[in-house]
Amino acid sequence: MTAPTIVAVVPAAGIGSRMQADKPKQYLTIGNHTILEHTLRALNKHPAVSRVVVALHPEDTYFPTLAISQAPWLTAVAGGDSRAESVQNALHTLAAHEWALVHDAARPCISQQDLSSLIDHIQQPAFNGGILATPVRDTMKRAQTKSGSPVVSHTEDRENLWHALTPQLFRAGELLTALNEALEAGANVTDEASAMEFAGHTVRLVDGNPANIKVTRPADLPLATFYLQQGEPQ
Ligand SMILES: Nc1ccn([C@@H]2O[C@H](COP(=O)(O)OP(=O)(O)OP(=O)(O)O)[C@@H](O)[C@H]2O)c(=O)n1
Ligand SMILES: C[C@](O)(CO)[C@H](O)COP(=O)(O)O
Repeated sequence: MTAPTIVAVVPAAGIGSRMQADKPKQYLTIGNHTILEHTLRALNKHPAVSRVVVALHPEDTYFPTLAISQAPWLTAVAGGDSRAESVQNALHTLAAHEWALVHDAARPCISQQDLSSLIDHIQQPAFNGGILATPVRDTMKRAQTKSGSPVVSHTEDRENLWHALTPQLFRAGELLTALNEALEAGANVTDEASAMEFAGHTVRLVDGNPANIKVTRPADLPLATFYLQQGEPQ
């Protein structure tokens, strides 16, 4: 049986507005590399990943200045107006049977261990796709606004409540169809699993390392720096 082809798809066309930085957050540096380079290097390092497709903002002037932009294993495509559209654009460069390993550019702390943990599920006959995720640890409050301030509406049941992380792993053809249909229907698609759920697919949750954070707000940068300094989880 031939080994499955796994293509990493990296949505990197965002502007990082919540980061409040002077450049898109994927181009902020940690150590000697940008966040995007950390992410691309980690994905390419894994032996099961055959190549990487990165979706860039059409007006991105940073990427061509990086040496990694010339990597033979890396293809750049134009991103879209949303994360989902960026992923759609990248998926058009994959064959339908190939597995799409979709991972946020803004998650540079992904470990080889976690990549293997998700990818190894492909060997399971019943596996049709899944995501790295981590169970919530805190009491979860639903908010409402009162007199202009957020107050607690009620406490959510946190039993079986997980944070969805990335990578999210699905067959490229099924994922593209699901994204097309979900977006056409006006569904709220904030991750690939949302579209697959909308299409009725079963999405496996694979327990991932909570250190695989998405750099979103300023406080996340020193935390990601710390996690990257720790290296692979022991
Ligand atoms: N049109 C978009 C929007 C986002 N992304 C990517 O999707 C990932 C997760 O999105 P998010 O963390 O929201 O990044 P931004 O959209 O850049 O952040 P913000 O919402 O704060 O502007 C990021 O790697 C981002 O570059 C993308 O490829 N195309
Ligand atoms: C895909 C994701 O990282 C899973 O948690 C998340 O949905 C991305 O959300 P964002 O608002 O586009 O950062």
